[in-house]
Amino acid sequence: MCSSSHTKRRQYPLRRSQRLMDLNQASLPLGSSHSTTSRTHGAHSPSITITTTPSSSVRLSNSGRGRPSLLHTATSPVDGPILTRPGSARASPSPALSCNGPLNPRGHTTPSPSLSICKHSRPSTPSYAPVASLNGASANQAKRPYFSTMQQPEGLLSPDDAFHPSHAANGTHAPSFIPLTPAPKIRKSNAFQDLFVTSRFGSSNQGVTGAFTPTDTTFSSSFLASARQPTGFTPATVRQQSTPSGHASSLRENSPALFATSTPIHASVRRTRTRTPLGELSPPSLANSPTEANFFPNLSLPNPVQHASDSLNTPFRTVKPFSKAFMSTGLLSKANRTRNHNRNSNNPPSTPSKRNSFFQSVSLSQLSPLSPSTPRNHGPLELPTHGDDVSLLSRLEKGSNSFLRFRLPHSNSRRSSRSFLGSAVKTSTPITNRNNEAFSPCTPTRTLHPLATTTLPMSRSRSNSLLSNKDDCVQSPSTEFTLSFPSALTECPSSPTEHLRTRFRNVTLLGQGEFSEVFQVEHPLERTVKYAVKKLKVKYSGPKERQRLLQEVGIQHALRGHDHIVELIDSWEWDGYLYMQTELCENGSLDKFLEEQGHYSRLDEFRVWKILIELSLGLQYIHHQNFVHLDLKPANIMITFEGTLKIGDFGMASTWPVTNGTEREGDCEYIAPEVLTHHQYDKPADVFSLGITVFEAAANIVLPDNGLSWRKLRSGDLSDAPRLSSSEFRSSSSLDTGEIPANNIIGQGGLDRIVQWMLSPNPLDRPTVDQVLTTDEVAWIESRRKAGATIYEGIYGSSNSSHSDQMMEDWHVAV
Ligand SMILES: Nc1ncnc2c1ncn2[C@@H]1O[C@H](COP(=O)(O)OP(=O)(O)OP(=O)(O)O)[C@@H](O)[C@H]1O
Ligand SMILES: [Mg+2]
Repeated sequence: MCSSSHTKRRQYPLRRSQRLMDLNQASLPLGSSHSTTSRTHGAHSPSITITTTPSSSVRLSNSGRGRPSLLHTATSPVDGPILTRPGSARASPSPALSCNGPLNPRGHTTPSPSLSICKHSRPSTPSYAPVASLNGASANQAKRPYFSTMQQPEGLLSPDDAFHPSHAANGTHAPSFIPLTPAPKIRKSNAFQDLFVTSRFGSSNQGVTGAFTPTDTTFSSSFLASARQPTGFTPATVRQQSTPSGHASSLRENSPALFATSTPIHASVRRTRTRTPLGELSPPSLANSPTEANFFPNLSLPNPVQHASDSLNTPFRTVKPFSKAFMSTGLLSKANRTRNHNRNSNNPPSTPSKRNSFFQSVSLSQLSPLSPSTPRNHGPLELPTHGDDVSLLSRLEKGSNSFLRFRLPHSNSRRSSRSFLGSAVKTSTPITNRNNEAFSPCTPTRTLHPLATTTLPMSRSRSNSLLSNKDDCVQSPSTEFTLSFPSALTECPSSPTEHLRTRFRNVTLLGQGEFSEVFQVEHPLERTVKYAVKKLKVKYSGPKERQRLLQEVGIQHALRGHDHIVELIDSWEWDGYLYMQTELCENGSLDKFLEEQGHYSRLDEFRVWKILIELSLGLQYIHHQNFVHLDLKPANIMITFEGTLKIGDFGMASTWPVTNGTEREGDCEYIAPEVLTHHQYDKPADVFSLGITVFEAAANIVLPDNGLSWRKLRSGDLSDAPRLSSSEFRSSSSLDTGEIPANNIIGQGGLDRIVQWMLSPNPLDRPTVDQVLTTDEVAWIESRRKAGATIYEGIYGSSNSSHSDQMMEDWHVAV
């Protein structure tokens, strides 16, 4: 079953940028059936409750296979009203953002001018008219297709027209009714107790310190050179480019997945979601392969020139990064950060994103003081070769019950330009204890309690049987000496959480997903070093499930060492629970960031591009290492202290190509159509999920998880959403000189084009991640960025001028 990570049902578009209408109007008209479900979920569930009403053309039934089906009739769907969030801009603005410069001339955010783009709005949809009048542009103007070379289907189809069965017959871009067969999400846990498995990895990433500089970007010069290649966004070029060799060896057929339509939903109810299942539709019409004429049937990207006077819903007007501008990302001033002189402070990092209603402090106040002989976790670390990883994974997939043990990573050259906060890894000096004995730079779990002391020797011996050669084994005398552990750490745990407390200090709940709880923990000996530890909520059910969990561990291990992948540090089992220790991403997950930001205003386009780039880099690495993630979504993307994005949660990931019979199904909102229709688990599915993540971030809407709007998005019809690219700011002085930088791409519509490309219904038509990263727009953004994706750098980013560098230096001084 398609999963959803949110709690309550919502059907109609609630746009963050509109804030004048009562939220309750979401439930106002239109529906014949009424659905309100509630599911408490996650550590950050909001108090917002929304009642939604499906459109009358949709009815729910049960397919008899455990998943109700949604039968779409060919009758007209009715667009719901575009709703607003009551007073969110003024009632509860982000304190950081509110300090970040002037708002728009009205003193608060402006309804998105692009809202009027919804070309199919009916007269009965009351909210469109006033929005259109705000723009001063007629609906027809807004509907003008962006691609002049594209042959639009005769006239612009209304949602009703677009999904009328007659179009399937005549080959126009009509709906393909595709049966959505159930694909139950693999559950990760049940009761079972099995062997104790331990594995350790040295960390190569304990948090990055220091500001980004141009040389810090992960783009190599060769990349930038290649990025100069023509983008080719016209549909004709898209079609040439979009059958990449890197894609879809298993993609055999076009699955246009043309669905019906409704409208997206406001982000203010982002956390109020339900798991209402996807519907089962009529049989597909695979004859509807895209043609030049119907490739983007409902494309209505506006002419950027036409919108040049539109105002972006962002309060930012100046390029100089005020210190509080950085707080707008959820980051705290560096003045609040623990510094070297008080590294032994008990205070947790004062990152604002962690405090929430689920934040439970379980500080171990009874712990004895640290030993003065606390060994530093420094050591020479070695990354296994890719061959080793493949060997390891193949063993995992064969179902070996052997103990899992990885070699320790060594410092990665890609990270050499950065300094690391964590002292747990990455020096050339071997780790030693006070007797100068070397030991593994792993989490110090040795000699903790009777269970640990008996299992560790086993793990070593079994690791020899798992790994193919002697070099694969960790050469660690780690258990041959005794560390000075606080007395509390030697107690035998009685529960999974208690078990964590035997290994770490200050165990606090950080967040939770559907299957896991994630804790923030402190290194027992080095309190400023913090980690995240993910633990399954329940025990795994048996060897098969255990192997599946170990595959997640193995994949994340194989992907260590990349700037945009959450770094796995250690993993182990205890009493049937699997634990995964990763680097801590202090600013939480991207979904929370988008939610908080979205209540206030849309993200500026420059940051959206940075999000696209950083996630593409992470996904590129995943794909190049022959894996697919299959669950990309903002909740699985973490934000570091520096505002950089990292892809995490490889619970759905798989080796590539995915073997037959594999069942994976991520979140409904982000899932590619071919995953549901044809169980095609391939790289284009990740590209789709990435595209829709960027779409969500740029449009500032809550994605639908079902219904007409859901299907419309999967038919390549984004016309309900606002224009993604922002407008140019000719009057405001983002560079203090009032000039727009050369070759500016902001506001030019490139974001709309690339997202549209990534959301192509046919997976073969989507770009590879490599293609995304070699567009001119990406190269331009890369040349002007200096900070992580969530950090505001001005409308046009930072220039390469010394003036810009000076501003960054000023900021450092200021904080
Ligand atoms: N390394 C980390 N640093 C900070 N927060 C984290 C980290 N890992 C996870 N989290 C938090 O915990 C939440 C759940 O993590 P994760 O997605 O890995 O669990 P999950 O159970 O697999 O989720 P789901 O199944 O719903 O996708 C994240 O959304 C995030 O808020
Ligand atoms: Mg998750």
